[in-house]
This record gives sequence, structure tokens and C-alpha cells, in this order.
Amino acid sequence: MKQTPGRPAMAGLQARSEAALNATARVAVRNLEFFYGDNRALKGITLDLPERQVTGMIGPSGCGKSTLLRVLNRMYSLYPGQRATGEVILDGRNILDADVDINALRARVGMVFQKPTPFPMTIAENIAFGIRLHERLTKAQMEERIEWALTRAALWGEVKDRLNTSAMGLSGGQQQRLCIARTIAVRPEVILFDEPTSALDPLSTLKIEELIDELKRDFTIAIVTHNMQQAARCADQVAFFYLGELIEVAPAAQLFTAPQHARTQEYITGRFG
Ligand SMILES: Nc1ncnc2c1ncn2[C@@H]1O[C@H](COP(=O)(O)OP(=O)(O)OP(=O)(O)O)[C@@H](O)[C@H]1O
Repeated sequence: MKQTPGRPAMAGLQARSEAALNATARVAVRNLEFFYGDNRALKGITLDLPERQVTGMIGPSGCGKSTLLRVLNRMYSLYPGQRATGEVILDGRNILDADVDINALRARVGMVFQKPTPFPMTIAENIAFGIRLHERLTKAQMEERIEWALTRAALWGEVKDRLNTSAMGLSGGQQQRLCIARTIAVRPEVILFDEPTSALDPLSTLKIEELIDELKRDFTIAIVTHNMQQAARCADQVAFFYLGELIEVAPAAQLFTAPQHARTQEYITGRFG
């Protein structure tokens, strides 16, 4: 398991956990089932993502964590044979409905992947590209938005003098922060992180974790991670999945110190997974 220097895993857990208990749901998942063809990968999932909180999703490989993220922004719709039933309510609307505007949804529910995936274009163009799909901005507005997004992603200071150079020249950690800036730039409500630091060194990991902590002031966040210390450091509430089922969801302090289910206990103490 990757360790990140600096902050004790349990610091602030109690305060964050209390906040998780008091927050209202931004996204409400209700009785969600997901199928890859005949394979039922998610079974009766009911889970709230509390507004402006971080929900950590943990569980052994293949338990359905990434599948759930792919449902939350309808990524699966690109693939024939994949389907979801149940409800995922965002602002009173079930986003699984057939008539939902998927492009608009993806602007509202952004996704950051495991491997940094900058486009082979300049740093500025990486940000502008997504914005142009959703909004018409003047040149000055675009420049302002690019600066805003890069600042929020804690990258502006490092790239402000090289905005028109290739994004491929950035380090891995910088590329991931650029991808976060690209996601933020369209001003989503929800940001999904799928193991965002698993390809990064400890220092870059620390920066991304600090960034997530800062971003939750404005965004509702879900993060899939294999690193339980990371979940303890970042998450307000943690959901534990096993074989496509949500076994337990609880404020982070509770889940890591007094889990209700034997399976959760076994997983967090490293007995499997
Ligand atoms: N494209 C696919 N086609 C068929 N089955 C799939 C596909 N992608 C995932 N699955 C299956 O769905 C289940 C859940 O997979 P998923 O990738 O969501 O798990 P995960 O918890 O994110 O795993 P990991 O931690 O290894 O990334 C697994 O049984 C997996 O084999």
C-alpha cells in the first residue's frame, strides 16, 4: 500500500465524519443494478453522495467501484450491451432516463481517471477544448476561465509562463492536475476520481489529496481508491463494496474504527483484497 508522508491518516477524521452525517445528498443512488451483458456487476446499490463532501469508495478488485463511477456520468451509455436500472437522482432528475442530455450531464458530473490523460495539444487548449463543447466564451472570458481552472487545480503558478507549450511536457503529477483543471473548467457539480493517484509518486499524491480537500468546498466528490490511508485522509464518508454489493457506508471515522460488518472489518484489517 502506498504511503504518503506528512499527515497522519486519522487526523481530522472525527470532524469530517460529523460533517458527513449532517450534509444533504447531492446525488441519490437508489436500488441501482448494473449489467455487462448478463453479468450483474452492481446489485441493489442505495447510496447518497452528500453535498460538498468526499465519499470514498473502497473494496477488493472487481467489486464494482469503477462501474459505479461509470454509471454516475453515464459513461456506460457509449457501450452496447451495458445497462443500468434503478435511479440516480441529481437535482430531482433520474439521470438514467433515456431522454437525459448526456453531454450536458458530463459537464455536470466530471471524471478524473487513474492515468493522466492530457490531450496532445497545448496546456491552454487542453482546458479550452472542453469548455468550447458546452459554452461560447469571448477570448478574454476564455483566458479568465483557463486561469481560474488552473488556479483551482493548484497548477497556475507552475504553468502560467508556458500555457502555449505542449501538455505532454508536464510531469505525471502536473498532467493529473491539468486533467483536474480540465474537469473543473466546465464548472461541474460533482467530480468523480477513479484512483487518481495510483500512477503518481508520494509527493504528487499529497498534492492531489490536498487539492481534493480544497475542491470539496465547491464540489461534491467521489473517489475510488485502493489505498485505505488515502480514504481515511480524504473522505468524509466511506462506502465499502464487495462482489457488486454495498456492504456498508458510514462516516470515515466509524467505518475505519468500528465497522458494523465482519466483511468490512476483514477488508480494512488486510485479511483479503
Ligand atoms: N467491460 C466489461 N465487460 C464485462 N464485465 C466487466 C467489464 N468491466 C468490468 N466488468 C466486471 O464487472 C465487475 C466490476 O468491475 P469494476 O471494474 O467495476 O470493479 P472495481 O471494483 O473497480 O475493480 P478494480 O479495483 O480492480 O478497478 C467485475 O466482475 C468485472 O469483471
